[in-house]
Amino acid sequence: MSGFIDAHAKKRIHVAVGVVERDGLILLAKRPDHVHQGGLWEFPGGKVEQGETVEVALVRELSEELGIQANPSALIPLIQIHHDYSDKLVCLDVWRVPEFFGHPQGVEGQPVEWVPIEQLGLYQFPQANVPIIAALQLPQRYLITGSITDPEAGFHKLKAVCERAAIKLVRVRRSELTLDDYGILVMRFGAWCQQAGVHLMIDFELFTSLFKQNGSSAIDSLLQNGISGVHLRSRELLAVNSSESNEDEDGVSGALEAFSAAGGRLAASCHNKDEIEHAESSGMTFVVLSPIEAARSHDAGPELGWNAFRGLVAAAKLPVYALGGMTEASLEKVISFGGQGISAVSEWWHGETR
Ligand SMILES: Nc1nc2c([nH]c(=O)n2[C@H]2C[C@H](O)[C@@H](COP(=O)(O)OP(=O)(O)OP(=O)(O)O)O2)c(=O)[nH]1
Ligand SMILES: [Mg+2]
Repeated sequence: MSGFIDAHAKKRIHVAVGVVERDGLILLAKRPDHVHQGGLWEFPGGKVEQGETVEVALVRELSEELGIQANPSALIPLIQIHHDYSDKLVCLDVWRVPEFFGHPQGVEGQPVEWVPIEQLGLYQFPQANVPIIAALQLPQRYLITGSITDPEAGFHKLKAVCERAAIKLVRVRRSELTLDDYGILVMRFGAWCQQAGVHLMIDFELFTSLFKQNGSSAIDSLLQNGISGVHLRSRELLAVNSSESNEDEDGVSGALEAFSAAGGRLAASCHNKDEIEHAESSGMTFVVLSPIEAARSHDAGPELGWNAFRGLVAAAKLPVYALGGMTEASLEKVISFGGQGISAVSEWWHGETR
């Protein structure tokens, strides 16, 4: 009974959070030791007061805490995270702040630091910030490859498409290749990705096979060879961490966890709320939600539509890419709806033939 009362007595707070950016650096502030989540680093911001919009609250908080004047019309929504701390429910409403006047200082005596995006992982943040860091480090475009019939041709096409469309995150699918040829292709392409600063996601099938052959040494070997992530189809996602699956007995779920702990990214294809929730509880870094519109490349069933996309993204506790009919022209809408960005096959892979 007391648990019931406690759950309802928990305070809910809406927090306006700002990612203040300048020249690829991000401003962090340290929370005082005595406050909630004290001693940890945070993105500056604070509670939205009654009658305020979140944008107004953010501009006010940045002025109070850092002494800067943010340009409200330049604010860009990044992500919204609902998080249940044992003593408090918070909704972090996170915005990029690319334009401001003044020199940020810790007005309340709090230490502040400018940090490169790729080094954010070195700082200790509150638990709710994990997906915020992921959202900042992930790009706005996630390429999914179409047909690849030969590893040599596939390698050259991948390089050309990534360069032409400025792709920094790519899911290379096995497609028509044998698993061996697919392994050869991703190892070769991984070496190129390391040089080019591209993040390569491979099929779960190859991850599983390498783990079964080589045990946990497969994890370091993938990361050292420029393979920075694993992408799970929805049915693969639902099978990991499930007591009914064989995967668990083979330790593959644990291997995914170890891969993630070593800095690897985990992604999953989702089509509804249940799958997104499963992705959250299985430690995925981000998800791809589809089909938002009718896909050009194949028939993926009835589309979810934009209202459903917006609702699912608002409830999600991780970055969400939109997939299905996405083009460069869809990006702005996806971002304004709180999504991470667009994922597509046709828009980039078939670009030169359209
Ligand atoms: N500003 C900020 N708050 C965060 C982050 N991550 C995170 O979990 N929080 C939580 C901690 C707090 O429970 C809540 C922010 O509330 P706060 O107490 O700092 O709010 P405030 O600045 O209005 O403070 P105050 O006027 O009440 O002193 O959100 C973050 O990155 N930035
Ligand atoms: Mg604050």
